[in-house]
Amino acid sequence: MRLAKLGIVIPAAGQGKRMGAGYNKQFLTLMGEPMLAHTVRLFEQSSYVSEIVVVGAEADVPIIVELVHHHKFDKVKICKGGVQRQDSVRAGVQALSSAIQRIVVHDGARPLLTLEDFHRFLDETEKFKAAIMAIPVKDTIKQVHETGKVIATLTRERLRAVQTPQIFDRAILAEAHYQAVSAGYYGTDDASLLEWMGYPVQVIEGSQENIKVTTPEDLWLAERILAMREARSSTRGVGCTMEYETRSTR
Ligand SMILES: Nc1ccn([C@@H]2O[C@H](COP(=O)(O)OP(=O)(O)OP(=O)(O)O)[C@@H](O)[C@H]2O)c(=O)n1
Ligand SMILES: C[C@](O)(CO)[C@H](O)COP(=O)(O)O
Repeated sequence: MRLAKLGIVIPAAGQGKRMGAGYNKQFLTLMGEPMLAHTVRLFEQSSYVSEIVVVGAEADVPIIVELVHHHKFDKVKICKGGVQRQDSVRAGVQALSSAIQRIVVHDGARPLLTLEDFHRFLDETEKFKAAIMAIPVKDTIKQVHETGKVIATLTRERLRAVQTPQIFDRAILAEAHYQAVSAGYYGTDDASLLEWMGYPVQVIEGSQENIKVTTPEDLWLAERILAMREARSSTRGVGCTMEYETRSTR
């Protein structure tokens, strides 16, 4: 039973430099719709979500207003982002109404999270003040010196590739952001700010399909995953087993 009002912060104020589209990758289309629309829709559909803040770059705000209007997303507020992802999330947290005491941060650039995985994440994180989705790494990971020489091979069993969603009690997340900005500390995700303050962060198993769309190959892969899901749902109940389903690992 989930009683806390849940607010979602979607940082979408990046520039998408590694995508090389020449504009914010959030507006690139997947199955005919902007990536950001896929991301927002998931949270609009969840009955556990009361409020969604989409954080956009100042120049993109009118496009986001139009997108929200077009899709009739009625839980969404829009706010202006900052230079780094962390600045954008901080602004998003401040924009949530004071009734929101539990916050999920999810990248606009992770449009493939499913409602099933999101709700499983909520179930599994209920008792934690801070928790993140992550997946085991599949490659051997080496730490490398700037000269290119290997320093060490890390113990793979203990390594995780971190995703969003990340969920926090509001007071802790707000405090971590406040302390970090005061100290000039920057991390690439929100959990790292809590780690920096010494708070425990719980890891919950994520999904291999919950990719972050960062470079052009990711866009191609995201499109394939969505097409496969569509095919899967249209053949459900017809007795058709897709090859991928039998090989899929979470
Ligand atoms: N100042 C920033 C930078 C990033 N983000 C958001 O944080 C998420 C993860 O960032 P990333 O994938 O790195 O996106 P970009 O910063 O847009 O990409 P790049 O680093 O290639 O420019 C994205 O949804 C992005 O829009 C943000 O809200 N504000
Ligand atoms: C938060 C994040 O999605 C975890 O993987 C990621 O760190 C943000 O992406 P960035 O490319 O480091 O900004």
